[in-house]
Amino acid sequence: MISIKNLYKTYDQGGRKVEAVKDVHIEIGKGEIFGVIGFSGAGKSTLIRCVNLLETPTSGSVKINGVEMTELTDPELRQARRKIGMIFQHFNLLTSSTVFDNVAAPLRLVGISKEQIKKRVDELLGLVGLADKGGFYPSQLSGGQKQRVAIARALANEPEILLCDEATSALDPQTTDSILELLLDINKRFQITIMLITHEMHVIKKICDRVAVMENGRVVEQGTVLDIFSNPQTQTTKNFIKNVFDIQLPENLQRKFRQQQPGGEIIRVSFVGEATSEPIFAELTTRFPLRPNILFGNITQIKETTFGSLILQLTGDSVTIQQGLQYLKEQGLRVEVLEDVE
Ligand SMILES: Nc1ncnc2c1ncn2[C@@H]1O[C@H](COP(=O)(O)OP(=O)(O)OP(=O)(O)O)[C@@H](O)[C@H]1O
Repeated sequence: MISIKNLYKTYDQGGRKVEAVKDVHIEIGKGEIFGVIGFSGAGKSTLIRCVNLLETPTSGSVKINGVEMTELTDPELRQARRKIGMIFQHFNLLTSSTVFDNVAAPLRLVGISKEQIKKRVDELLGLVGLADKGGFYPSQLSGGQKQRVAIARALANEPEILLCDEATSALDPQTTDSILELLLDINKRFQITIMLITHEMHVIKKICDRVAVMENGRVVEQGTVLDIFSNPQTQTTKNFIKNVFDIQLPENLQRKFRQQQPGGEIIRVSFVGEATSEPIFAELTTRFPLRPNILFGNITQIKETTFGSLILQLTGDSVTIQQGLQYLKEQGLRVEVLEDVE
C-alpha cells in the first residue's frame, strides 16, 4: 500500500545542509496502523510529509498502491491526494468557517451536489460524535472536538490512507485516548491504512501494529510493536520504553535483597500474551527446588496483547538456578539475569 524506499530529504538551512531523512525504507500494508516514533528533530514530520509530497523528497521512492508519487504531475498529485487524508497536531481548521463548512470543504472541491454534501457531512459528523455541532465555529470547541472535525474532514473523500502528524500531542491524556479509540474504530470499520508519527510511547502502544524508531533522520529499528519493545536493540528505543515495558529495580533495593538472600540470582522475566495466564512459576517450583520471590511486577497492554514484566529473586543452588532459567526460556519467556550492582 505505502512503499518508501531509499528516501532522502535534505534541507538547506542558510547554506548549511540538514539531512532530515536519510535512507528510509518502510513498507506499510493495507489496513495496517504504522507508527513512527522519535525524539524532536528526528525527522518524523519530514518523513510523513514526503508520503503525500507536502515535502518533495531529495531522492528515493514513495509508492502508493504501486504509483510512484514523486513522478506525478501537479493535477495527478492533486487527484492522488484525495485518497490520502491528513490530520495535524494543531488541527488546521478554517477558523472563520463552521464545523459543517470545514468538513464540506473537500467535498465542494470535487463538485458534488449540495444534497449529497449535506448527507455526507451529516454522516461524517455522526461518525466522529459531533452530530449536533455542525453550526459551531472551531473556537467554540475543545481540542478533542476540533481534532474530531479534522478527522471528519480528512475522511470526506473516503481516503484509503490517513496520515496523522502528532495528532494527539496537543491533547490531554483522556482526550488523547478518545481520539485514539476513534482512529482504531475508523481503521477497523473502513480498513483505512494509518501512518502516524508521534513522540508518545502511549500512542504506539495503544493502536499501532508496527513501529519504526527514528533517530537523526534514520530508521534505527522497525518491526511489530511487540517485538521492538520487548527486545529493543538501540538506546533510543530503550529510552522510549523505559518505565513502560522494562521495569527497573532501584539499586539500593537490589543491594538489600542480595544481602538478605545471598547466593541467588535477581532476574527480570518478560512475557507476552498467553504466557501471562499460565501458571509457569507454580510449575517451576514443582519441577525444581527453587524459591522465586517476586520483587516487582508490571502488566501493560500493547493494542490487544498483554505484555508483562516481573523482577524476581531466585534462590537455590547455582546448577538448579541455571536449569530453572532454561525452563523459563523454553516456556517462551524472555529472561535476563540482572548484574550485581556492587
Ligand atoms: N522546512 C525546513 N527547512 C529547513 N530545515 C528543516 C525544515 N523542516 C525541518 N527541518 C529540519 O529537519 C530536521 C528534522 O525535522 P522534523 O520536523 O522532520 O523532525 P521531527 O522528528 O518531526 O521533530 P518534531 O517532533 O520536533 O517536529 C530538523 O533538524 C529540522 O530543523
